[in-house]
Amino acid sequence: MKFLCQMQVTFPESMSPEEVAQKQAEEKEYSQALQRSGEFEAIYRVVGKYANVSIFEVESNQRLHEILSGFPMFPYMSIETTALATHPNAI
Ligand SMILES: O=C(O)C[C@H]1C=CC(=O)O1
Repeated sequence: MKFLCQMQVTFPESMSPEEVAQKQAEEKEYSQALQRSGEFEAIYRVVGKYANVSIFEVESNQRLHEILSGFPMFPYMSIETTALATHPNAI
């Protein structure tokens, strides 16, 4: 099952630069492990925003929820998820 996820990150102003840097390092490790596993197919930065557009290939809605809620930055992200199907005109 393929999904498009749009994630917007907002850290609280009370977080120190060191705490933000720590979260970003944890996020990178978690994210890259998923990309290596094949479940996280692509991630793009949205120009001009602390946001991304990502593509996941997972076995179930439950698995996608596990992945998303496992992101170290999950408490600071707003996520919109769209289920994708093959387009009949795709070549
Ligand atoms: O857009 C971000 O920086 C947050 C984030 C979510 C997954 C990932 O690798 O980074």
